[in-house]
Amino acid sequence: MRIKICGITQPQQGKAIADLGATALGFICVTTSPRYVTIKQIQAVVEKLPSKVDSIGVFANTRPEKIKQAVVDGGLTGVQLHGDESPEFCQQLRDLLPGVEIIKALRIRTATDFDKTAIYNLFVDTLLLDAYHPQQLGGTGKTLDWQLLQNFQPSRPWFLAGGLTPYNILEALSQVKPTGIDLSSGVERAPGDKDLQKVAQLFEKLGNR
Ligand SMILES: O=C(O)c1ccccc1NCC(=O)[C@H](O)[C@H](O)COP(=O)(O)O
Repeated sequence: MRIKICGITQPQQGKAIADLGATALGFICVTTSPRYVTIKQIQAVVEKLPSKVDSIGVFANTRPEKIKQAVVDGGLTGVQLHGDESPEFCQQLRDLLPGVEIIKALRIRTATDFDKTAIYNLFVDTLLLDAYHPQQLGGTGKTLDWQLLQNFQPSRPWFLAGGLTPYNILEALSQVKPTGIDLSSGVERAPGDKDLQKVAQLFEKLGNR
């Protein structure tokens, strides 16, 4: 299973989290977020990582040229689109960034929001399902209704996100069968400051998954 820890800001924390077993790290490129990092900060983390660890830039309603610049200069392997990006925008980005993983995040409020996942299937590599919050785009600590996801089997690989912690992860995975999981505030001391003890606890709980 892929395990993505999002909202990394510090090189030592990024390296330690990769050493603990994360398969992907996420970098928030949304300026309004308390976890926002510059390209220079991303570079400083990425250069310490083993090449098998994916580096994902998280964007919201950002121009394609700006995303491309961050991918090239920051050494990113993937892009997570967390705003209102259309399927056509995802395709445009795919054409602009061949070989770069395109992840579309969908914030789920009601059962009908699942229909959107089918619309994006053809245009992205991976989906990410996150909780809806009226004021914040992500990193909210809010959980999804996992019961609604029990039979969710899209044709694309997908991450479960939203309010996951070392304490609820096994309960979530007993109900939902995602390809990967994504955690941020559930393994933090403060926004952007990861709690390595909580990250270690998460990997203990996950065992050999
Ligand atoms: O984390 C942020 O601050 C953020 C801001 C703007 C857009 C996206 C953001 N995070 C995206 C993520 O992938 C988070 O990991 C995801 O929302 C889960 O967060 P949490 O509920 O805190 O585990």
